[in-house]
Amino acid sequence: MYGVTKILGIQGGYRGFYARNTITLTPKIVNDIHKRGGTVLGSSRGGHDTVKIVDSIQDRGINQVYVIGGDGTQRGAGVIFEEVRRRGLKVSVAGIPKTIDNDIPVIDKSFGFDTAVEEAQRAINAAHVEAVSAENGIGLVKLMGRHSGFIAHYATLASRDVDCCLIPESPFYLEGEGGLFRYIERRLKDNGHMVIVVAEGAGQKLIAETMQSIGKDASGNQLLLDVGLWLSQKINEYFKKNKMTINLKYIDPTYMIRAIPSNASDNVYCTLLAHSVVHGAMAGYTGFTIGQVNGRHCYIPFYRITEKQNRVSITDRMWARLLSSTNQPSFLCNKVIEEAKKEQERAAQLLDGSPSHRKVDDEVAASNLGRTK
Ligand SMILES: Nc1ncnc2c1ncn2[C@@H]1O[C@H](COP(=O)(O)OP(=O)(O)O)[C@@H](O)[C@H]1O
Ligand SMILES: O=P(O)(O)OC[C@H]1O[C@](O)(COP(=O)(O)O)[C@@H](O)[C@@H]1O
Repeated sequence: MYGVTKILGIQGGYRGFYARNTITLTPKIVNDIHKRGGTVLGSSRGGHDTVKIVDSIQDRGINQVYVIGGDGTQRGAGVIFEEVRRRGLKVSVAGIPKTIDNDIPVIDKSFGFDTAVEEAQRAINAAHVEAVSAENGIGLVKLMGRHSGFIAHYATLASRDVDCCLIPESPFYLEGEGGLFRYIERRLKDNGHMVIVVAEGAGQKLIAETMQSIGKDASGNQLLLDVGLWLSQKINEYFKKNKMTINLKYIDPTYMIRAIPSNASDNVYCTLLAHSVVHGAMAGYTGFTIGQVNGRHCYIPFYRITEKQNRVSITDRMWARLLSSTNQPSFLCNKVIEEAKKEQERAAQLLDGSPSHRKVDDEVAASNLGRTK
């Protein structure tokens, strides 16, 4: 369509610009990549040497750079764009959001998220089978998402077999009235079994009370303490101390979910993103991330994408729907709800520069919060 004669694939993430070989991408090479999990180019963390990257872009005569990845990758693309602009180079820099976490703001969802939610059903179903097959069975599933709880949230809503969903955005506590242990006791007495889904970023403050931080990854992201193992141990200890028999099965499908090929919905979404981002670069746009916003494909300036992360809003209808579907306690006091609402209003004003038009559905959220206390 555009008569492009050469497309380079940069291998091994950002450091691939200067430290690894590149491969020439041809229709034959990319023909079936949508049927394979992972990445044909390989990825890496860290290694973002902006000067070396832009030197490489300049030396190779590259005039369009398409950067595929999560929120960190988009931040890295933004830095490259600034350096290209500083040097006055005629190079278009465009980002394509790809992460199972759905933690990229502004866009409706990220490519990979639908696939992760769909694959998580298999783990939750397995947890449910194990839970119903034993006396006071508890199936515990840990899902990815880093500091956002969207995968756990939507996988719980999709499954309808989950009795408790714990996410980073909604703090919880274990002991005492309204705590997790009392809720587990009640569910086991009423139902004989239960399924708990925990996002990997949940409970980090609680765990840090008894466990040392394990530092950061090569990209500077805080490494998460293993909430799945910690929660399994805490639950077993509590019920042993209270002389109540339980059979807890812990399932950690995190990498199985991330490694599978994208599903049909994500394949179509990815194709549309690719078409839109190329049309944008060919039309002369630069410094943007392509994304679907309210169903329409938009060119979003990097600074909008990188100014914050997309997080689950616990005063939104979708979270209220989850609470009414699981019947779990909200683990929240009114002060936290009010703070969350204020944060949501501030975020809405930031996005559209005016007072928030979106009225938080207090009645639904509050009634569910109140009802489950
Ligand atoms: N603020 C930043 N400036 C430059 N490079 C960044 C920045 N944030 C992340 N990166 C780079 O982007 C790449 C991917 O970031 P990372 O957080 O590991 O993954 P993800 O894109 O999935 O969030 C890494 O090579 C990292 O060094
Ligand atoms: O952005 P992607 O590639 O979809 O993967 C995101 C997931 O990868 C992780 O960052 C873990 O990655 P690593 O274990 O490979 O460092 C999770 O915290 C996060 O949910």
